[in-house]
Amino acid sequence: MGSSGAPELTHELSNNPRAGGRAAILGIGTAVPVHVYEQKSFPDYYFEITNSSHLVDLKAKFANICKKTTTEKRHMYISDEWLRANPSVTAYMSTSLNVRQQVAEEGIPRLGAEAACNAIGNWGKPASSITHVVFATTSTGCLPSADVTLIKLLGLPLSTKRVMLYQSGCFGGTTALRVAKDIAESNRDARVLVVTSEVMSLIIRGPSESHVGNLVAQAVFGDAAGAAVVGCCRHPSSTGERPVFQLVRASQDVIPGTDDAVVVKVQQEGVVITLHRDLPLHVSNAIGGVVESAFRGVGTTVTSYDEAFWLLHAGGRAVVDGVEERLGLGEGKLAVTREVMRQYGNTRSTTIFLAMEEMRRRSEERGMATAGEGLEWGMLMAFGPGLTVETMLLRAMPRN
Ligand SMILES: CC(=O)CC(=O)SCCNC(=O)CCNC(=O)[C@H](O)C(C)(C)COP(=O)(O)OP(=O)(O)OC[C@H]1O[C@@H](n2cnc3c(N)ncnc32)[C@H](O)[C@@H]1OP(=O)(O)O
Repeated sequence: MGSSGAPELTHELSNNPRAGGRAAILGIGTAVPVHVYEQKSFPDYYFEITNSSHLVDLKAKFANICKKTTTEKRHMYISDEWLRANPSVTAYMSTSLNVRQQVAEEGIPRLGAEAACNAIGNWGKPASSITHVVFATTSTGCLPSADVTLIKLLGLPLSTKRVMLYQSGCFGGTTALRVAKDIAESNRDARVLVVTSEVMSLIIRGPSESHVGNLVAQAVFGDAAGAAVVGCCRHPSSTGERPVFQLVRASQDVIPGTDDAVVVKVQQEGVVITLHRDLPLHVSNAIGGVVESAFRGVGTTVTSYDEAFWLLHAGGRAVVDGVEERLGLGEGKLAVTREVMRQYGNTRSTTIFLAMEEMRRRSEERGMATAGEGLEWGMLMAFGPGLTVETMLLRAMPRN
């Protein structure tokens, strides 16, 4: 109490704590596990390891699906040795949640921490300046949560404020960026570490002739972690930070009538995924309206979608083809997404970080004016169960 008897105002009450300005990505990092599975030889490997080589027609179908993905390799946290040691995992349906969960529990924070270190290194400031963590994964749901393990691995203070997004879906990376934007724009000097991390151990399983939707999942998903440091940076020259992409506007929509397009069930047999044949069609039918409203009323200079850069979730080749066609995008506008799909497959919530990093790398290599292929405005988009479409309108900052 002050001498007048009135309560003294704390710093937080007496000053507007709002950060002012717009949140931006100040550093990006990714990490992939060491085990690499070549897509070309994966059908032989997968049918052998699952004791299913006698299912000749199904194997041929799987080989065709693998080829059509356009993916060349996928990284996985799980090794050949582990798969061979755990037949309950390589069966189509066998009680195996515990053994799968053990790997996820260890792997998710560890891979996430590697990506986080890379993002912090790229940001160029000490880890101790991180004030908040937002962690998304589609791969597990254990407690104490993966973000607690992550802050310990990174040596961050135990008072770091955390948000954990479990089973967040393939759009979880975009959700995490949206949450980070809101935190950064509401808290002066906040520096928010966003992390996504995905590990296949919960979803890999043998083939079944009656469940081709599972077979598609076995052909597309891979593991990787992504991270970004987000903060409002009104005077970058004084802090020495380099904003890459401003996070201008976020949106999230559910496409009506698409509940069964991606179905994910946590069962004693692990996480069972069913992808519906019509998923790419649902996304492409909805995408025009979503993108139009995401650009509307912001005052961008974009008069044609080819004047923007595009960072699309690498969900599957047919999804990317459908979006490209419906939006009438010119050749090469989704080249970065296609490259991510080629090199890593669908790494769920992480694909957008791999895409942002790849686009920044290419833009730098080519001496372009911004990390967005030299352009100012761009659209980050991810999809997932719901079907949910989440977007983030980006403004690429000039490189100096
Ligand atoms: C919403 C999100 O995007 C969120 C996510 O990340 S979840 C994952 C999203 N990704 C997907 O669902 C994959 C999308 N699909 C694709 O990219 C492509 O369909 C694919 C690469 C899998 C196959 O390519 P394609 O050009 O469709 O090949 P195509 O020769 O027509 O089909 C191969 C076979 O697979 C079958 N098939 C393809 N997708 C199927 C599915 N989801 N369920 C059952 N069967 C399927 C086809 O019917 C076809 O069967 P036949 O051999 O008996 O004719």
